Amino acid sequence: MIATTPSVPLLEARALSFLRQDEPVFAPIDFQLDAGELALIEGDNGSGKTTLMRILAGLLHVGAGELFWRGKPMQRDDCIGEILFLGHQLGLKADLNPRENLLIAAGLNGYRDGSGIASVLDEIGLGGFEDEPVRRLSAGQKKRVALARLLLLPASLWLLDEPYANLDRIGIALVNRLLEKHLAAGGAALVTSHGAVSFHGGEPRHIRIHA
Ligand SMILES: Nc1ncnc2c1ncn2[C@@H]1O[C@H](COP(=O)(O)OP(=O)(O)OP(=O)(O)O)[C@@H](O)[C@H]1O
Repeated sequence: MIATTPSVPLLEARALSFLRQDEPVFAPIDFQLDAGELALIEGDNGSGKTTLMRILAGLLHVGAGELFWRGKPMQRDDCIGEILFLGHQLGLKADLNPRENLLIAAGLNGYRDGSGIASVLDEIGLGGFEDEPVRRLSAGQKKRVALARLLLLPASLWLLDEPYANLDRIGIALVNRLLEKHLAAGGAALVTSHGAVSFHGGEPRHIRIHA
């Protein structure tokens, strides 16, 4: 699915930091992430995990240090459609139903090979809720609509900020299954979680972040 030279990491950060009013939000960090790899971003409340995710998603500018994508200085244009960010804000239109929300996402990013909205909604456990406005769904159901993008869209790097929040046991197992499938297909993922990550797909890399 994803072509990358094994010796070149998919993503690399060197002395990466972010400044607010000239003050660093977190101490400079170095890490790399290879295709097929999961990394857990660990740090206390307010240490800057979400800030880091937002930098990697291109929503904040790099404050200091460098980022490399497939061995080259990271340019947003080189990774359009390659990076999928699922944050605390789910990015859903409340008055649209799950099908319509996914149609918009696929219109912007395209479809993962072989994926379709009906089958994705079924797989994510939302069969029967396709036509329900999102505002009428429960917190966990809304989260599932957002997670459905992971199955639908063709990104190689997933940035998952607290992906287990609001999910029941079945939902948590579902996230782990999606992650395992993604990594096995050569994708990569960066995950933050305050709960225990019950992922069984091999030992993840750990990235420690300090304010
Ligand atoms: N929009 C903003 N404007 C100013 N400061 C902000 C903004 N967003 C976050 N911060 C500050 O930046 C720091 C890092 O926040 P961030 O959300 O990245 O932490 P976090 O590690 O994800 O925290 P948590 O574990 O609580 O989710 C915090 O001190 C926070 O108050």
